[in-house]
Amino acid sequence: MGDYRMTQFEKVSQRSVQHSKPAGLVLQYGTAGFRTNAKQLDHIMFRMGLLAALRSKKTKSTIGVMVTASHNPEEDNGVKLIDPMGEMVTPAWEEYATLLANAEQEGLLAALKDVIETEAINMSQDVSVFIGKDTRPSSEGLSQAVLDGVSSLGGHGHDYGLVTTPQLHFMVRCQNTQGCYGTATVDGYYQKLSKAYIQLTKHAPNRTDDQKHLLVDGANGIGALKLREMEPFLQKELQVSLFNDGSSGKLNFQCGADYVKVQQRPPQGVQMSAGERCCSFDGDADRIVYYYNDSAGQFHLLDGDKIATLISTFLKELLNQAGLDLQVAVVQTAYANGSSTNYLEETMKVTVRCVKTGVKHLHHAAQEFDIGVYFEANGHGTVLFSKAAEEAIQQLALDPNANDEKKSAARLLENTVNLINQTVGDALSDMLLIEAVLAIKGLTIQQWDAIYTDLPSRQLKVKVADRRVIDTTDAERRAVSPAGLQEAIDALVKKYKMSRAFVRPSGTEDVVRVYAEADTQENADALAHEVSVAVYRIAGGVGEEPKPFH
Ligand SMILES: CC(=O)N[C@H]1[C@@H](OP(=O)(O)O)O[C@H](CO)[C@@H](O)[C@@H]1O
Ligand SMILES: [Mg+2]
Repeated sequence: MGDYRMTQFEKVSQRSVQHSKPAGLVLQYGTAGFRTNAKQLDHIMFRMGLLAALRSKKTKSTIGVMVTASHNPEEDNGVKLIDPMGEMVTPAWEEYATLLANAEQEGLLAALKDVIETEAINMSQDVSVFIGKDTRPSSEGLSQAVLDGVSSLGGHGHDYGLVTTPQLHFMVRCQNTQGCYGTATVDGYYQKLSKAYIQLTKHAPNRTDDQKHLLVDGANGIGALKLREMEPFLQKELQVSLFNDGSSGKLNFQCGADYVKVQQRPPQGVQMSAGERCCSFDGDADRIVYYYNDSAGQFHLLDGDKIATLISTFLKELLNQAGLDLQVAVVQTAYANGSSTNYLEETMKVTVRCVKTGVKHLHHAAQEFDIGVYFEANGHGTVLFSKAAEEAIQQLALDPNANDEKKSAARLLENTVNLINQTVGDALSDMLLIEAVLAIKGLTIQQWDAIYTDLPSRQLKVKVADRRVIDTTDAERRAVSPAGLQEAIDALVKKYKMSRAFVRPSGTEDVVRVYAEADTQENADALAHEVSVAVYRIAGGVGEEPKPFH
């Protein structure tokens, strides 16, 4: 039978053989999609191509598929699915993703038909899928497998090639909103963001070249390539020295936002002088952290919490000036530094919400407010404006009766909205926003850092036989199983001042994460270590018992 006459299912059957699943391999759609060693992922990619095609038929919209393992090592890879408005795929479909991924070869068609039936999908509906990939060597072949999956269901896949994760999210939203959000191209993205950035920096006309200068660690990944591409659009309003641009170093190796945040030290390969403003992206450029060394050589990290504080303060001030009565809230996770929560609630009088780890939870909670600022401590975050908030801002900017101060504040807010990628956390967009805010407020990185002082903290990992034995509640701040673990943590926390600790199974790695805060770094380190030992003993640790942290 000629290829053109084959039914969709026959095609799937035939092509799936070329992307066969190793028998017995089981993977979960985790905190941010599937993620593991790239060698195990070909069948997953093909099947996610199939699922994206079904999601596109179901929603009658363009769906995105991003091939990346973000901050994980170069040998790993992964896949993230993007829904029509550019946000992460809805939880019900994460379950379908896990079902399809784990169906043995002979059960794949049945699993596919199950989804089609449950969701009552019209199979004659057209399919449009946008595909992007990061710079990992394995991403090329894996994105071809996604395209194969899409086309087996008669779909059209548009391959954007090398893009950052947030660029793909942005383009999916542009496509599904008929251009209202911007043009669905990488150039359209640069144009929209750079225009807003340049408008905003006009409010800081006396900035010196020194103040416009920023050191950027590109994690040897896609963010470095895309920053280079974007630079000409910024018309020297930002002057970047780019390090770890991928020309020689290895992706995420001793560099990048995750390394800097978890190790609490500067990346390798960046030449920082005292006081210079620096930032790091992660491997797919959806996270950013800032930092500097002071004149005594001491390292200072400005993480997602400091970023959320800077941005929410800026927005509140503008809303005040504009006389707009819109509620600003900040959404955090249990990893947020206790000082940040305290400062936001007590000093800033901002509503703070704590949710489970994973951007989808933060995004969802942020949608409940007029303006929802959400950031994970690791630097993944953005700001969401409700439709009503955007309209109120636009109306005021155009109002002939509004006074100059109000109008000017409304225009600043308008450009801020345009600079922000509301689909997902975005290192490039966040960087430009932070640079603009610092410029407008005339703040140095030291002054920004001094807004509040972080409590010393430590994050550790513990290997256990089965991390699913740990169940948590209260936005992951308390463990309900295994028995005795929470009591042990409570007793350890009591030994220290200003202390807090919690444990949770990671959704992206086969480990249990331990987090502790206390009055001094030594105490935070000691508490984190003692909690790690409790996890090891009570939750079935494997290998050697954790050693004290140095
Ligand atoms: C403590 C921490 O940073 N956890 C990260 C990490 O999730 P885990 O479930 O902790 O492995 O990766 C997620 C995806 O990038 C990110 O959303 C999350 O914040
Ligand atoms: Mg990432």
